[in-house]
Amino acid sequence: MRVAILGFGTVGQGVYETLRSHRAHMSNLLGEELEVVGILIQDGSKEREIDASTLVTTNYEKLLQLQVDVVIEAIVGQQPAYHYLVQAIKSGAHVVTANKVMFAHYGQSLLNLAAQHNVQVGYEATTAGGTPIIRTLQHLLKVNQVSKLEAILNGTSNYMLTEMAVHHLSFEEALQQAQQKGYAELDPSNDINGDDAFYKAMILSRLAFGMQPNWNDVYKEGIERITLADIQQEAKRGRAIKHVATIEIREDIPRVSVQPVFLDESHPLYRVDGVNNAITIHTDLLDNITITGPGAGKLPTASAIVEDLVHCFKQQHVVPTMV
Ligand SMILES: NC(=O)C1=CN([C@@H]2O[C@H](COP(=O)(O)OP(=O)(O)OC[C@H]3O[C@@H](n4cnc5c(N)ncnc54)[C@H](OP(=O)(O)O)[C@@H]3O)[C@@H](O)[C@H]2O)C=CC1
Ligand SMILES: N[C@@H](CC=O)C(=O)O
Repeated sequence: MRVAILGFGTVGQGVYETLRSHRAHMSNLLGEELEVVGILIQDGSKEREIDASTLVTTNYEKLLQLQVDVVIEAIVGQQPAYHYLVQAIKSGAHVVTANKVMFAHYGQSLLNLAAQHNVQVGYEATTAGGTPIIRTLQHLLKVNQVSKLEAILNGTSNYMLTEMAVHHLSFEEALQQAQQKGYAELDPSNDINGDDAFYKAMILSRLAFGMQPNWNDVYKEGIERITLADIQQEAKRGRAIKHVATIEIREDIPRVSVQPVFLDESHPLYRVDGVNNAITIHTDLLDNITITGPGAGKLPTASAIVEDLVHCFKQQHVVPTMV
């Protein structure tokens, strides 16, 4: 299998390292060697630890000429990411993306295009980092009726709120740590103003309910105005401040809000701390189920991407069996 990686930041490096450290296991799993044939970067002057046999380029056309089977996209923003993935799909490659901004805008059109070209789209890493929420929902939606999702979707915000509550860090100190650990984006505005969780909520809304709400109807607030004093005051009342996205369907329309809320200890999201994300899924048959795990970071995000990569391959090479 010939793989290209777009972006070599926190996520791209995590994927590259994982494919190397799991090389033997991956070839057993796939039944063939997996090779990272090319990596797309923006700044050609940076020093990078990449094997000499891999083409490192700023030229996407050159990358696609390498007869790539899977394109893994880990760059930032809507464009050129969407354009690159359209080209990849048209060339017959599967695509796997971590880019929630791009996927919230263009996910459905990529899925439609991929269906026309008989290739797969993996997007587990767009939402909740390494926590397998997309695959879990896809599984549950086969029979269950999902009525509501409540979710902590931004690892940076949750990490910061936890560090402020537990170690009494200031907002700025907590943000600096989240950046050093590779949780926050290079420009962390979307993490703290609620946009990042908003985009993830839009992806979940489309998956759970087949559509997104009108984006202007979504109430969105980040954690910028939360102070250490607010957190300490709520703790005295037995409550935690969490940044929560609520996505539910009412009168056939998805209703979404993304905002800091006060939770008491009876709530399933109360104890979700640090960089963890969590999603409580309310369904008709299950009542509710909560799935939690790392919501950001190099290896957890790489985990979601590499699992998607294997899934794409297996979907395409499934041999029908007679029963
Ligand atoms: N960090 C995390 O925990 C998670 C991040 N994500 C998403 O994954 C994506 C990557 O995130 P992350 O690795 O943290 O980001 P970084 O800022 O660490 O890295 C971004 C990489 O993309 C490259 N890049 C950016 N724009 C272009 C472009 N136009 N053409 C080619 N290369 C480009 C940069 O190149 P160069 O090195 O040359 O500057 C860099 O290597 C984002 O969409 C993010 O939202 C999703 C889940 C978790
Ligand atoms: N910056 C994001 C990274 C994962 O999507 C976050 O903190 O959740």
